[in-house]
Amino acid sequence: MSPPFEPVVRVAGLQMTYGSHDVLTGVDFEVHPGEVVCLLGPNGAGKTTTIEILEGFRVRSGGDVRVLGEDPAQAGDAWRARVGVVLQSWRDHARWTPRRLLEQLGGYFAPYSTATHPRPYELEWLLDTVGLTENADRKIGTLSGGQRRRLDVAMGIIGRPELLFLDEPTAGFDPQARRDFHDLVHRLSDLEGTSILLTTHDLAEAERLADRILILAAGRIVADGSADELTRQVAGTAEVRWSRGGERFVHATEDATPFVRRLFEQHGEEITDLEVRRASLEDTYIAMVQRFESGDRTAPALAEVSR
Ligand SMILES: Nc1ncnc2c1ncn2[C@@H]1O[C@H](COP(=O)(O)OP(=O)(O)OP(=O)(O)O)[C@@H](O)[C@H]1O
Repeated sequence: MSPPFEPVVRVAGLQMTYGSHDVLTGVDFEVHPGEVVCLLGPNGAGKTTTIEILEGFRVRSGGDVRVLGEDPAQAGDAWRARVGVVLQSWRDHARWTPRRLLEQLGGYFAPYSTATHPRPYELEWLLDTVGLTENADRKIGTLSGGQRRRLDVAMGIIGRPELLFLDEPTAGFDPQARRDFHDLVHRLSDLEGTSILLTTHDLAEAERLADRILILAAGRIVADGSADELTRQVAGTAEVRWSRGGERFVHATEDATPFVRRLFEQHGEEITDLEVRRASLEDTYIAMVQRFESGDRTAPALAEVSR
């Protein structure tokens, strides 16, 4: 295990160019032990590219990357055994059953088992944890998309990783499967101390899961903080709406409570239809991405968020 004060992921000045296309132009961030970090960004921003570089599947064009203390481009099998990966695209083992495939994969991790960190996870526990027990002996080719995705997750965590990369893990999940998956992420991070870096386009999911959110846009990280911290970066964080004498009013304010108190002091029972709306993570995300993609580097304002 890395010492507790060492980040499990440290990325500095990461660059990636495909041909003449500069996708990552200087990405900087860290993931700390036990953290759940969500990487957000528009289609084509470079999230999968970033994750694949950290997984050691893609060679970067420049910058420094350390994952569990090593450079993924150089790291060997002992390092790989400590890292779990759930890719975006699913690999084909149509004639196998989940049980057989997971048994086989688990065997690769056994040599890296230690007294304090036994590997792999116990198979029945794992099948139950990802909700695959009932389908464990069916041919993989006959599983539904959501069931296959559960198998992907099981394949990613079977080696009891210290660090887990999840690329759009809940794509294709129904609401129950999504909720089960969120419980699993909490269990892995809270009980097992697993550090998790995941990409998603589901902002509610990011808000629910992430200790910290990173927004990747225009080739670099443009925001880094908790969901709450990010929404507070948007100027005028709340909108107060009310009606009085048949007229509708709107006021943007940093702090809605004293404003509403004054409103009632002045107009009392004349006030009807009061609403207070905070900037959501979605408002913040869209405002930040629009600003940075248009080349403007200043903090966005709520008033400019279009809905
Ligand atoms: N092997 C490759 N060769 C050339 N260009 C590539 C390659 N892989 C990705 N790209 C390009 O790099 C950019 C970033 O792609 P990437 O898949 O990392 O984005 P993403 O943020 O994960 O997108 P999405 O949200 O759509 O999954 C895109 O413009 C993509 O077309």
